[in-house]
Amino acid sequence: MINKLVKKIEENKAPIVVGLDPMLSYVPEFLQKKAWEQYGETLEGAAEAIWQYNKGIIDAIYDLVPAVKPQIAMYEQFGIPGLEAFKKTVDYCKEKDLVVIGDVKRGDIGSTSTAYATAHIGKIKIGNNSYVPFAEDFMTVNPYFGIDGIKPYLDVCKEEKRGIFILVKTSNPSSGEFQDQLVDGKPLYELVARKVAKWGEECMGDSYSYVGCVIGATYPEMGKALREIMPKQYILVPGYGAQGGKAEDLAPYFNKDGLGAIINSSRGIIAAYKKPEYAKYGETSYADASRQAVIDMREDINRVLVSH
Ligand SMILES: O=C(O)c1cc(=O)[nH]c(=O)n1[C@@H]1O[C@H](COP(=O)(O)O)[C@@H](O)[C@H]1O
Repeated sequence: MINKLVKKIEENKAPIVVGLDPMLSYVPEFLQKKAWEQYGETLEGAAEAIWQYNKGIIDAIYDLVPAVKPQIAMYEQFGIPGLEAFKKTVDYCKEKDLVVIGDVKRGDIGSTSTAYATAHIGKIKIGNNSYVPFAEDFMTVNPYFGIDGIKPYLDVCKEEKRGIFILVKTSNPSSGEFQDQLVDGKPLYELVARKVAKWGEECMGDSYSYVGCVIGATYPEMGKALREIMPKQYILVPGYGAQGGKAEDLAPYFNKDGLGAIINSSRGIIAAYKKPEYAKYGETSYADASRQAVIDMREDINRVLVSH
């Protein structure tokens, strides 16, 4: 799957992933109204509203970007109907040939991690039948449990030719509280990065490992140092746009081949119609605003890549 991701990034000239993080407050009134008419103001109604909202955005952007990243928490908040909307979103994106990164941030003891890996990137056997439960192409993983918590994901990745992105340095303001602590004189995130590079060695695609990492756009100095420690890792970079990350800071996340990083924007794309610069589209053309926001983001990122 890492080979497909790299190929699609090259074809689209867009190292961009659109984060599908739907909040009810982003869903235009006309879609909410339709959903309430059908299901009432219920969890089912909310799930229908976010699904229809996602569908509009996916239809508008699927030909421009290689990948999407649905964040499962945004769906879970609507209970079982929300999870159904998550699954519908994953399936629809795959129909559109998008690479799907399930942002599920799992991590636990080995046996439990095996179940998480099975759920999101693996298969489950039930009697003589085999099922692919959520069927994402990649999932995000928390490394806090160490290798016995990570190994189940590596095993499933190898078997299914799927991938993971392991948290190394997150984008949030307090990420340093633990991640920057010095261990034998080195920050903890660096220690994790060296492990990720090692774990990734046995999981190589053609040019990149299918064990990637997450480094926030909000810590560019660290991004630069970590790039050198993990040359074969694809870096998933959240924090561009809504969290303040700027294109100018992102060049060091890429390798000299112009590859090796994929920049995420969620609110900046899916709720673009609420921003003054895209207000002319209005609520009913919210998906066109998202399309234009992707085009603008692509230009913004490619501008710094050319000068890299
Ligand atoms: O793993 C992630 O994707 C992630 C890691 C991180 O360090 N920071 C971070 O913001 N994210 C996710 O990236 C998305 C960022 O959303 P926006 O700030 O709206 O672009 C959310 O889905 C977050 O859960």
